[in-house]
Amino acid sequence: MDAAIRVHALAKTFGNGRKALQGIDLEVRPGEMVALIGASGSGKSTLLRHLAGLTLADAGRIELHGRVVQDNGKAARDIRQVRAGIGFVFQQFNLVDRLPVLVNVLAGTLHRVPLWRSVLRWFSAAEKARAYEALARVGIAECCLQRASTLSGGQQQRAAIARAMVQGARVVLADEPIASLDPESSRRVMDLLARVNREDGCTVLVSLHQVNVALKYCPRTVALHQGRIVYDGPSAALTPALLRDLYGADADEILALGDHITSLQEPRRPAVWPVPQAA
Ligand SMILES: Nc1ncnc2c1ncn2[C@@H]1O[C@H](COP(=O)(O)OP(=O)(O)OP(=O)(O)O)[C@@H](O)[C@H]1O
Repeated sequence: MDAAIRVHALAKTFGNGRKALQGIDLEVRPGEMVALIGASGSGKSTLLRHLAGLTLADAGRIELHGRVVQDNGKAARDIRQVRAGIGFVFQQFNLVDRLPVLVNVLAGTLHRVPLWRSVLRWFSAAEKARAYEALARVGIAECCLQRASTLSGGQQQRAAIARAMVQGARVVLADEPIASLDPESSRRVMDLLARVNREDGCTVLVSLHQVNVALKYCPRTVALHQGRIVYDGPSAALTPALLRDLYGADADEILALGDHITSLQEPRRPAVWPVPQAA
């Protein structure tokens, strides 16, 4: 079976000389829910942007479900189609502010409808019903006709998850989806990511500042430090002592947010890591 995400020898140095990613090798199997943790500046967002094909690497290769996203600094020709299979929960470009929430969610189907329909923003009754159902699943159906700009931060993240559902995304990439949310909103967003993982079979890769949230929701954690993977294994094994070994003084930043997490309720756990593979 193809890996859902396969990264080989990925490297990126920005123009300012900053080595943001160094020799990243990563394989995520279909149906896994994986946390990406690390102190500020460790490369989490940069890695996710590379996976989405939004930033090109200096070297290395990325494939999603066997389809090349980028290879040796070149984006795949069919990058738009590859992206159509990815659900993005990225704060900076989650939604189009001036459009109603329902239209934003319907935008998840745009890769499937002819251009003239997307230009006219015309959707079939079935498509609208599907988008409405997805908004109901994430608990914000009552907001469907509001402009996206009027949603709270947590509601915007939930709308982005609804869009991934409508889009039929096989991989969901979430970049610090709970970074600026209160504990209750954080719990809802993480519960929803766990649901799309469990119920829709989406592979989820989510960057988090808080290791306790990783522990609660993600059987597997990949930890970055200064652009390198320093740990890839069961979240449960990430004890404060190991984090201090891996991160030194930076461990305090990762452990400092503990209170934020202890106030979250226990969700239903997804499958334990590693997910057994069919022969
Ligand atoms: N466009 C850019 N130009 C120059 N340097 C960049 C750029 N984007 C990221 N960097 C640098 O690359 C490194 C990794 O940044 P990145 O945003 O991926 O870290 P992060 O782990 O997501 O941090 P945070 O948790 O604070 O969001 C940082 O040193 C950052 O300053």
